[in-house]
Amino acid sequence: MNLLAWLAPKGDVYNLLPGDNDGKGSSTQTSTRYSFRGSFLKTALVGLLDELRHGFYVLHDQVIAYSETLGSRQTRSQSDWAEQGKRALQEHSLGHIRHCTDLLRQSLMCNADLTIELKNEELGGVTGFGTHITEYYTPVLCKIRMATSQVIDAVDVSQLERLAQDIASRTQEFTAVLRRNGCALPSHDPDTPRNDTLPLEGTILQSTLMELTTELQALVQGPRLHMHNQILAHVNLVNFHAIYSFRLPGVVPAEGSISYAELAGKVQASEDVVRRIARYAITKHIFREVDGGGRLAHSATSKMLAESPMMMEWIGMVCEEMWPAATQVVPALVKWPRSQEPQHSGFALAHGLETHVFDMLVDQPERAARFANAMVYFNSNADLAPHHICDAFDWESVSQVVDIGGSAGSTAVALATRLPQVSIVIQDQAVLEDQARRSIPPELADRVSFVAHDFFQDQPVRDADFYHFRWIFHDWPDRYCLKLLRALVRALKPGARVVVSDYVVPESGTTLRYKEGLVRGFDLAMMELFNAREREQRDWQRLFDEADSRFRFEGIRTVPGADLAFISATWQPSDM
Ligand SMILES: C[S@@+](CC[C@H](N)C(=O)[O-])C[C@H]1O[C@@H](n2cnc3c(N)ncnc32)[C@H](O)[C@@H]1O
Repeated sequence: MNLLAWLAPKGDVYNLLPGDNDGKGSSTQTSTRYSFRGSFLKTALVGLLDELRHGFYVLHDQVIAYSETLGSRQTRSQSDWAEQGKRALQEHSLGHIRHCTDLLRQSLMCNADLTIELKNEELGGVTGFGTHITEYYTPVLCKIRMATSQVIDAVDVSQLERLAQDIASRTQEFTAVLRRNGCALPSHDPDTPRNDTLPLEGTILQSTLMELTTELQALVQGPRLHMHNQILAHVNLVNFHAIYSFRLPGVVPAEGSISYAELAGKVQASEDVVRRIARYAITKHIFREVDGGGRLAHSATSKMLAESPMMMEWIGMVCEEMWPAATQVVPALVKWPRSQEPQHSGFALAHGLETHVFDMLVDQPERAARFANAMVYFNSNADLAPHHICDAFDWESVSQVVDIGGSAGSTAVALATRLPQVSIVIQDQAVLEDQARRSIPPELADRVSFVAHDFFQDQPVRDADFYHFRWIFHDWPDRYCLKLLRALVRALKPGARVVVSDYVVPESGTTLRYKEGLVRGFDLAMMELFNAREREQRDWQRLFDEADSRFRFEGIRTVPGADLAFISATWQPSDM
């Protein structure tokens, strides 16, 4: 297969050069639109060569014609020559020819700039230079990865070396980005400042490096070791659970160290157990030993745990709520095949529930608070931060937003902070009311309010401009998602927008393997907790269409640096 064909994202269209091939073996002289896949880069490079060729011919013809004029002593005024030269340069300027030469040169270099600039109408094209990151970057990287791994499938050692070289050059780029942005270089030293948020170019390189290094590890290990190590990883949960239950990160002093005997006394466990737990953790860069191995101190990771109570809450939730549920997923699937009921889940079997998890939490405020804190932790990550929604829509005409299932108010606070004209009602279960009220800063209290509401009942806030569900639909099987949408219908005014912020599962193999793995991991976690799922683009459209034909599906928006997508529809009754 043509390598260039792999490098271009699937499904998009791009202008076709006359005479290019339609990919099915026939020549399509007349078509003006063409499959992006397999044609974009070829078209771009052929276009550059074409421009050089034409520029060269025009200049060449002019020189010949000029010398013939001189030879035959024909007379022609200087202004005629100047006029002709100007016309030729307008069509094929030297600047353009230089641009083509440089792009071709770049494309031939081993570290070619493969990022794609989108056409900019104002510029009348593209600049063609500089670091330009587009929304197509990830799919392009993915194609590179697929191209690389497909060739590696042929067990060619030199390809493995090329992967290592790629890692080396991306590492250099990554460290250059960190330096340029004043970020610390990565280290396990607890005193090194953390780079919890990176600039976008750093995040992209980080993803690329994770992809490439994971690929290298898998290949170097070979199938047997690769599998062996993956299944062994389940003991990580034993370790994390002990770290969480004994609250080890908080007990180890922020500065200095503690002896195992002292630590054991503080957490009321045997010294032997504490040492074994800590020493396993150390193999994962959590804690470190000092003074010849007799004392425990912080590493960068354990220090981060000590300083991140919300992350500890998430670890607790995983170890105490989700881990038992994980063991019961397959029994639940066997017991209730094809069920559309949320209580037919591994979680329900493991915890002896007959209701949905959220109904159980109503009577258990401590567990409810831990669930809500886990959400706060998730929302504190740059790629999951709730403020991304502000960049996904034009808010000028929006004054009233309802955040349905808005938990303790992370999204509402982010919206109200960025959009001074917007008022937001948070709706969630009454059990979250106190927590939500505490999280609303006093300066926003006149525009952000909390109302207890069951989102399966008719929506009480009528005629709002924007109804938002963030991380709600993935908690529910389709049957219930339809109910969520239909509960809105009576409140909607024409043109009202309904937005779901959730993952969109990529088509298999169309994005970085590790990124796809994250989303598919969430999909299995939703199966485990709620007999629910993450959804693909076509599933989203189908849900809106099936809920009510008056929803006009607008499509899916993404924001660079945001993991969740914004799936939107507007309410369009026929009498509008
Ligand atoms: C996964 S959390 C998402 C929270 C929030 N939207 C966010 O992005 O952080 C799901 C939320 O749905 C709420 N919820 C569950 N069942 C509900 C119901 N019947 N009515 C209203 N809220 C509900 C839960 O309390 C929880 O806050």
